[in-house]
Amino acid sequence: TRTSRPQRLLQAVCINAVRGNPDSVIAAIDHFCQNQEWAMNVGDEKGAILDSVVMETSPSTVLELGTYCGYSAVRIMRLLPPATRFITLEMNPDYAAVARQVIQHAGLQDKVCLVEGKSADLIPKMADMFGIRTFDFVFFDHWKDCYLPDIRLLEDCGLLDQGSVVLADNVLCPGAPEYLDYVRSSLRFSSRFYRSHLEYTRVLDGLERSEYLGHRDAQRD
Ligand SMILES: Nc1ncnc2c1ncn2CCOCCNC(=O)c1cc(-c2ccc(F)cc2)cc(O)c1O
Ligand SMILES: [Mg+2]
Repeated sequence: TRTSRPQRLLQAVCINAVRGNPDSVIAAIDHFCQNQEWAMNVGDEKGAILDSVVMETSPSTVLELGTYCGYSAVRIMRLLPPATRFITLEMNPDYAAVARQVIQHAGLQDKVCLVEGKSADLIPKMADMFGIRTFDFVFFDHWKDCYLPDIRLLEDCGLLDQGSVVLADNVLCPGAPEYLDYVRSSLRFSSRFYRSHLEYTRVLDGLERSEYLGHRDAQRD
């Protein structure tokens, strides 16, 4: 087929969403995925949980790993004030190109910093590249076997502070078992699971919310 699925998703946004209206962009993508073609956006059911965790955290610095078509970037940024720093990493240039246009259609291009590259390469450069000390909120939605190495990398780079929240998508489907074991057994995180379903399906999935408790020793002091 001539066009890719992300390009067909973007076309649906351009046709059905009102420029400058983030909620209409979200609705257009959900409609496309429910009625035309499934795509791996966090979706409306898990998206509502994402919204609630973002609002209760009210972060001033946000990092997203795995932009895809920009759906969760639009969901997150529509809830936050313009001064919020939002950085999203996408390693697939075709996804990134579509995401930029989806974010622009929502009118959020001035609030989002989309960086192309691999999380493992970019996380250590965050402080220098963006002058960001720590992230208040991190959304994991990239390769599921990168979740564990990347949360360790965030800790090691000192990018998490006491109270920082890491929300991970797909912890049941496709699944991130080693990640779940780590955050649920670590004394440095307080974790809870939000039961939901894989986007646009009845398949069981969910989000894991892990709050960083600070740079404490592994043993309980
Ligand atoms: N900066 C970075 N560094 C490293 N890697 C990076 C990166 N940026 C992107 N990538 C590459 C990974 O990008 C996409 C990751 N997302 C998924 O794979 C995903 C898959 C499903 C799914 C698929 C099929 C089923 F049958 C059932 C479920 C559902 C979801 O909700 C998903 O999120
Ligand atoms: Mg996902």
